[in-house]
Amino acid sequence: MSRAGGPSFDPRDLLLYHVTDSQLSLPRTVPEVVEAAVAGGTTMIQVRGKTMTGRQVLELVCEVARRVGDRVPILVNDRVDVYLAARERGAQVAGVHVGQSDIPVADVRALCGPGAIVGLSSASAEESAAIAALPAGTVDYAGIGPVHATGTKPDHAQPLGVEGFREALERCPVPAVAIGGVEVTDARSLMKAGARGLAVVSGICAAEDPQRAAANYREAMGQ
Ligand SMILES: Cc1ncc(COP(=O)(O)OP(=O)(O)O)c(N)n1
Ligand SMILES: Cc1ncsc1CCOP(=O)(O)O
Ligand SMILES: [Mg+2]
Repeated sequence: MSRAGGPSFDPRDLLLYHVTDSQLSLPRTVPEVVEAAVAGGTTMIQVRGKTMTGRQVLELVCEVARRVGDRVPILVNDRVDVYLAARERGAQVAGVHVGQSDIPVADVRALCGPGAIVGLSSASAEESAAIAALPAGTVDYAGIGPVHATGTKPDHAQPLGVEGFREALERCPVPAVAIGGVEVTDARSLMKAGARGLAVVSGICAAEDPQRAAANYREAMGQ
C-alpha cells in the first residue's frame, strides 16, 4: 500500500530483522555489526538502546542510516522523538517500533505520519487480536514473542514457545515476525507456523561473524 509522506511498507522487508544491542556487539560498534549483517542478508534494522541517552540513540540512528539506510529500512525502538529528530536531520530512517507499555501506537502513528513504518509488540493472542480494533493503517507489522526466554530482555513476558507463537499469530491482522531467543534451528518451524520473518538480537550481534550469522539464518529460512 502506498501512503503519502514516505516510502510504503513492504512486508518482505521483515524477513530477517536485526535489532541492535551495543553491549552484545562489543568489541565491535553497532554500525560495524549492522553493515556486516546487511551484507549477510539482514533485511531490516531496529536501533534499540535501552541504557543510552536520547542524544546517543539519535547519533547512532543517524550513523546506522548513513551506512545502510539506502539498502534496508531503519526503525527506532521506543523513541518517537529520536525518529522525528533524525528525519529532521535528513537521515534515511523509516519508522518506530513500540511495545504495549510504550507511547500508545495510535499516538505513534499520529506523530510519525502515514508514511512511517510502525511496529507493535504482542506477547499473546489477546494482544494480537487488539490490533484489529485499531484504525486501519495504524500498525504495519507485529513483533510476537518472546518465543523463548532470553537474557537480552530481562523484563520479557512469559515465553510462548512455537505453539503459542502460532496462536498469537492466528489472531494477528498484520504480518508478524517472531522474536525472543530465536536461533537458526528455530527458523524452519517459525516460518512454517506463518512468521513473515525472524527478529534477532544476540544471534547476530553476539556472533563471532555477524555476516555469516545473518547468512545462516537466511539459509535456514530457505530464502
Ligand atoms: C520486532 C520487535 N518485536 C518486539 C519488540 C519488543 O518491544 P517492547 O515490548 O517495547 O520491548 P523493548 O524492546 O522496548 O524492550 C521489539 N523491540 N522489536
Ligand atoms: C526485544 C525483545 N522483545 C521480546 S524478546 C526481545 C529480545 C530478543 O533478543 P534475542 O534475540 O537476543 O533473544
Ligand atoms: Mg519498547
